[in-house]
Amino acid sequence: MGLVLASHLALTTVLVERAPVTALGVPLALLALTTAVSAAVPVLLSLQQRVLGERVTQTIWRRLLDSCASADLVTYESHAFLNRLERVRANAVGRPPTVVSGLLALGGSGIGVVAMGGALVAIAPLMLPVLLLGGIPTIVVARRTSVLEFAFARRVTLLGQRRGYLKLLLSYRFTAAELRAFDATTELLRRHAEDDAQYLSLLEEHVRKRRRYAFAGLVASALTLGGALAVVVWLTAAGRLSLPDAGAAAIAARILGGQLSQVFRSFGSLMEASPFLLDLAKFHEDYPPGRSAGTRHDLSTSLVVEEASFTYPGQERPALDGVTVVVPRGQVVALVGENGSGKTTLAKIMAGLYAPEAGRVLWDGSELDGDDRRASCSILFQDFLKYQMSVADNVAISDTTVPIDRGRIESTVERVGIADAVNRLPHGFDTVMGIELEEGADLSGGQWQRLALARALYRDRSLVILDEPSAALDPRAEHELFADVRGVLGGRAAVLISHRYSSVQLADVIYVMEGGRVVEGGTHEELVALGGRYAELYALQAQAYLAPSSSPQRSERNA
Ligand SMILES: Nc1ncnc2c1ncn2[C@@H]1O[C@H](COP(=O)(O)OP(=O)(O)OP(=O)(O)O)[C@@H](O)[C@H]1O
Repeated sequence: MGLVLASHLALTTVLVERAPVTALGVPLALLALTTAVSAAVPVLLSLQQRVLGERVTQTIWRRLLDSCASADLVTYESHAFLNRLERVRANAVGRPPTVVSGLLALGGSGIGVVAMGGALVAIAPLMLPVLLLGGIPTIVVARRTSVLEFAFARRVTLLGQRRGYLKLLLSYRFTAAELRAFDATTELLRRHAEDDAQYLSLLEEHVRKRRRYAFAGLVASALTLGGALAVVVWLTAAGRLSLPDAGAAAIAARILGGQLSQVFRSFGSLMEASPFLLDLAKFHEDYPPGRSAGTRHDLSTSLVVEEASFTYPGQERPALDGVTVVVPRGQVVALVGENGSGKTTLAKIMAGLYAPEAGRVLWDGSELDGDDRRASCSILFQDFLKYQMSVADNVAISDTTVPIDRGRIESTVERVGIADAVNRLPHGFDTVMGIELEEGADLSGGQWQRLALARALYRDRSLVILDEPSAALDPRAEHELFADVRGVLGGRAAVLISHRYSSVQLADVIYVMEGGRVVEGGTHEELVALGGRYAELYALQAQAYLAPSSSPQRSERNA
């Protein structure tokens, strides 16, 4: 507004009052001041916008991660959820900062429009409705574009997921060895390039459609500005507008046109973001943040899984089908069976990570919900995590409900037999594992597994589930672990999943699983005497150790 009034004043001074050039001092100073202010405001706004955008991004991510952390494990087994999560992560998370900048721009241009509109109304009121009408096509275009954008995002979600996965495979430290050993990088790079090309072609098609809409919007804006200027010319020619008024009106129309199109563009970007924001809101609604920590219970008599069945989302065959097992207090119960027979699934049900679709899980005779079972158990996973944190944190992360107990961390690490290896590390228990986050160190596969065992034991619960705890251990380490497994367990009940029958035989009870069912149960001696599945698998493994030279392959090779 200041710019227009200053221009008007300058033109009136020179053209109407015919004043000397020196009289232009005040209008020119006013002009310079208003130009400087109008140039400075966007710069300051955009700087402020960065901080505000970061705040909004952080809040959105915090909420999203909160929702993710609160989702059940079984939710993570569903493709539909992972697809939605990817769409939200790839699109919606970036939108709120855009909305903030859109709102700021809308606010700034809105104020400008009101001020400039006021000036224009004072000079040539007819031009205002012409300029406002010109915004309608921009809004229509924005509405269409928002639908188009959302459809595009849906279409490329899966492709985005695959591209992300390939990027991770090709750039992750833990994939580097195998990919190089198999020279698989060439093939993966080819697949990545293929996906990139497909994405690019979809993007080009999408952009072509958007370009058509954008062009229509631009033509509408240009016509509007042209119309407004025509009004100025017409009013001037008809003598209803003086020359200074016409000059100021032309400047006002030009600036107002720009500001109006900024208002409509901001409005359009808000409209474009709206389906993504609704998608994000729906995601939070379906997966609300905040999970119950559950109440910890000690095991006084037994954990009983009774007739439990479970099918993974999207699968037809049940992974568990009417399974019943009993884990008495303080005892070691082993689960054996061929690959895919359902051992890990059963362990996850016991630990409260999955809920059985049929059957019950009884803790000391009462049904405990998943949250409480989770709070009451500890577990060592077959595919345990290697945290890029200090050794001490790698152990203590399993029980964050109590203050970190350095003495207990050290004694647990000692109990699983890797205290010497840890003490040899550059900073002992404070050495950071991994080299990505800082110049840390690393452990061997077996040492990592024992550290993960220490983590499971540090979480001091009366039931611990050990899924393949010795798969990576050397024979001596495995022997030491199982020779004193009850000492290591310190009186806890344990569910031991293992394919090593030599280790399993010390269990108080052994359950044999097959195709999601328990087919045999008893002590080692009872099961061997039964002469069933266990006896067969045990004999197969024992035979391989006791009489290697009699194995058919060896005999053939020796022949
Ligand atoms: N996340 C999953 N989604 C779909 N199916 C799964 C999933 N995890 C396991 N399964 C299926 O459930 C069945 C039981 O798997 P589970 O991991 O419990 O077997 P397991 O006895 O522990 O096998 P292993 O000895 O190889 O560790 C298998 O048929 C497997 O294909």
